[in-house]
Amino acid sequence: QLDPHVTNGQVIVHLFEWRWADIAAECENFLGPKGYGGVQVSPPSENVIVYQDEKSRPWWERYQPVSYNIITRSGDEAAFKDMVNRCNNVGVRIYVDCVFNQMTGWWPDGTPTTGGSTFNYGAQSYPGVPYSTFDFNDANCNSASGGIETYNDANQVRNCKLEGMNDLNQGTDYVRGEIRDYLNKLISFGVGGFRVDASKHMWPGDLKAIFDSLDDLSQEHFGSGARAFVYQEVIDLGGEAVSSLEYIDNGRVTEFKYGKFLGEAFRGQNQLKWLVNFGEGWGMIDRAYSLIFIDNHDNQRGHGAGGDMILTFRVSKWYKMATAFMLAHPYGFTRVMSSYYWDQNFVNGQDLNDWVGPPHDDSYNIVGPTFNADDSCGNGWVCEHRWRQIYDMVEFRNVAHGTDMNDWWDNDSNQISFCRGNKGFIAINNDSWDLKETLQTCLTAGTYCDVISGAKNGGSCTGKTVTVNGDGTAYIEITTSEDDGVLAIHVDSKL
Ligand SMILES: O=C(NCCCOc1c(-c2ccc(O)c(O)c2)oc2cc(O)cc(O)c2c1=O)[C@@H]1CCCN1C(=O)/C=C/c1ccc(O)c(O)c1
Ligand SMILES: [Ca+2]
Repeated sequence: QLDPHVTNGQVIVHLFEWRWADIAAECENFLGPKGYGGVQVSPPSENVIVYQDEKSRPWWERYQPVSYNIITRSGDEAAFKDMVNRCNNVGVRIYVDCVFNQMTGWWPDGTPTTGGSTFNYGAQSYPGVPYSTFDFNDANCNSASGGIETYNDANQVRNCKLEGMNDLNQGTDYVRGEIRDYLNKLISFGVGGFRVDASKHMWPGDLKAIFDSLDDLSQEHFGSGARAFVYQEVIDLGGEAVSSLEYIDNGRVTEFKYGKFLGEAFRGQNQLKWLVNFGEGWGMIDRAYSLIFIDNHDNQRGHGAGGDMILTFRVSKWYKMATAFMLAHPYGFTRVMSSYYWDQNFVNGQDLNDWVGPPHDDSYNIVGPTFNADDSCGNGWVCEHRWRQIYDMVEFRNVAHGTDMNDWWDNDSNQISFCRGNKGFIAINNDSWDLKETLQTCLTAGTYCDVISGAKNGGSCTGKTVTVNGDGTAYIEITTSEDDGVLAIHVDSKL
């Protein structure tokens, strides 16, 4: 269902490939104090260990399960339970990336797995669950190859193999039962809900049957009768047989158009003035059902949905501006990406290193982030969620929660501003000339600290100071020479 059950804040962060012990500490040290509402964690279910040609331990090996045992490079079941408890104890929810559209692709007999379970691709045998050939969709797939050959046939998209991976049949009571048992185990640990991987490749009715059969969330952390928060990954940019609207009865749905359109706009393909009706006005799903983000683990590698227009940490000024817009704007339930660094190697427009997995030691154990004095991360972790311009906008979103957007202004080009009720005000300058305007901030008269160039520090501002007049207007300046093309103030940044 649609409610994320957040208590600490309105924004979740995808700590992609983080270890459970590191997430537990991050909840206590940073996410709780900074007002993040929850964490999306990488798939905790046992997966195949991939060494394929020059690709060692690609990030996508975790999307090829061999069982639902909680044992991966992020840690074991004990570590997972400890993480959920410690995060819940500081009000930060855990949402689990769960993979049950498929099991593995073809790998030779004896291929190792993260928990030691055996499997046989050809025999469709996964004794770690157990699954056997009766549990897969081959008989329901109408394509010649048995794989998905076109996205214009909704049956193929659901019943045929995605990238050659054995495709589970979620239509049988047995498979539904195994998935239910897995999700109920996670619920018993105290998780708040699920990111359902590759939902486009499963029938909405099967998903609904599974979600409706789940236990209520842990009473200790969520009260009685709380239902799991569900957001389904459906990559729908239009033009395919399957539409994200087919899934909104089950819960929220990822809206990939959001990051694509914002990436195009900030890169200059559309003037920002057109963002005045961003959201449903641009053909995106109703805000009650949408899960939105600037980039995700797949499309930040350039080949996923939205292609090469997606903004990432690599284009940091645009990334911070687009993230500020997303977190200030009332549309959708927002997720911030937190990445690790990898060296790109573009050949013919494709990054040959788009498979590279998380920072690791010589034995390919994940090496977690270190933390610098300025709150940034080391050891190859980008930690976008720890960038001041991003976590300060998380606070802005929390302060503005429950208000709508009003008092839109633009300069008929790429300078825009708007209010959130009488709680917050943001201005953005993506033109190649300075923004110097007296604008309506909707705030009460007083002195406010800009939370992008700095923050409120006791009785003064470490960054820009904004003086709001009795009529709510203020002189706003954003020059092109500044690090960030954004200025944001709100009722909690008032001196
Ligand atoms: O080139 C690749 N894949 C083909 C292009 C991407 O197709 C995939 C899509 C996909 C792409 C576009 C669509 O419109 C769509 O409906 C599905 O979803 C997946 C979901 C999975 O759980 C596991 C996968 O291997 C895939 C996948 O390969 C490389 C090599 C294998 C994994 N992989 C990848 O690139 C892995 C991608 C991947 C993995 C996990 C995800 O959650 C995801 O969204 C993408
Ligand atoms: Ca399927």
